[in-house]
Amino acid sequence: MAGYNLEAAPLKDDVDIVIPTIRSLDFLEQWRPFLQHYHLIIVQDGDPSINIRVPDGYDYELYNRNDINRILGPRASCISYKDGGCRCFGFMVSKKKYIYTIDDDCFVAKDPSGKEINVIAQHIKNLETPSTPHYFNTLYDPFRDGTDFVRGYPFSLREGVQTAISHGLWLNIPDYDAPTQLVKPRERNTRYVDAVMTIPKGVLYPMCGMNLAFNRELIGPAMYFGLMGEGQPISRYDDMWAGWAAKVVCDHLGFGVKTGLPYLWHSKASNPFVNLKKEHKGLHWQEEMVPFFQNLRLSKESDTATKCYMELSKMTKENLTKVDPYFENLADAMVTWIEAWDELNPPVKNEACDEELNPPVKKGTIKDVKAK
Ligand SMILES: O=c1ccn([C@@H]2O[C@H](COP(=O)(O)OP(=O)(O)O[C@H]3OC[C@H](O)[C@H](O)[C@H]3O)[C@@H](O)[C@H]2O)c(=O)[nH]1
Ligand SMILES: [Mn+2]
Repeated sequence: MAGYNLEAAPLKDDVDIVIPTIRSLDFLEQWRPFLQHYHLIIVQDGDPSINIRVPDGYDYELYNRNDINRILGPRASCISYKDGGCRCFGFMVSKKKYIYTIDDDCFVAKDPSGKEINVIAQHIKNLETPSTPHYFNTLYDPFRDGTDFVRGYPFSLREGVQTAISHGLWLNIPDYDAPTQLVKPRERNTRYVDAVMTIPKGVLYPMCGMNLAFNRELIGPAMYFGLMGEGQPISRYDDMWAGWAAKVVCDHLGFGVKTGLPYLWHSKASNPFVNLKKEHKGLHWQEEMVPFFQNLRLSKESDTATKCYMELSKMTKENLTKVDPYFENLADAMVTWIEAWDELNPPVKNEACDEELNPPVKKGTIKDVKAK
């Protein structure tokens, strides 16, 4: 984009950085050049009596389990405990347009030239440029400098659609599931692919929460990281559930999802044997969950992320409870999530004309493309 400054702290007043942590925030020392200008929302999981130290110089708000219970009351039941999915509480309390969420075992990566990667700048660029979900551009992101739409790309589709989600990747430890990690303990991702691409409409993807940015105004209510962790039969499928749900909502509302750059350096701190125990039901249930999301069709009355998510909750209860009674609880928790979201994010009224200043973004695109 002309004049786009990748170096500075772009849109620093429009972005909150959400970090779930059950460990330590020392990793933030290395991120100072890129994250210190932004406001942090730290969601402390586990024992709330433990004091987490935030490195000096960062502007932050920190919420532990006592805070979540105090703020949400009974609705706190929808926020996972002892699972990284607790991060979605940070999405709910934020008031900013954009969220960037990162795990506490992620560090600054370097591109092939040896330059440190400014993840925020790249995510903001991804979110501020259109997506092309309706027709694949074989030179990848046509809105990057030095590339464009290729021959045969219809001009009627070149305006693209608003981008709701930007999914970044990871060098070193890739986001493998426990069985894959166990059979390939020494595998490291050394391949830097210099590409950003739109995930086509109608195609799901395994959204990883460790290097992820999104537009809260477009898709926030659909970014619920599910009910996982202690007291639940499943864990570590928080981001997967959110990714599948948010993608079908984006497809329905005409928003885009991109994956690729930026990379960060993941130095995994979790144990694959522990992970296997936590995620083993997910390994089975994903064979049911994915077809459920692939086959569902949201109604045209669902013209905002909130309405889509309420309809999705109903569909979850109707179609997945036969897989396991857990999904009935999850469906109820999805409704509780929306109720809590609406309570913390009431429409802002314009006193003068009693109109909503921040009405939910309705279905539509930069250019209304005929949905299939
Ligand atoms: O009970 C917990 C466990 C973890 N966290 C925080 O969540 C972040 C992710 O934890 P971790 O780095 O241990 O997960 P990974 O094994 O690397 O796998 C992740 O990959 C992507 C997603 O982030 C997903 O959550 C994981 O599958 C980290 O910040 C922990 O401190 C927690 O809050 N509570
Ligand atoms: Mn990790």
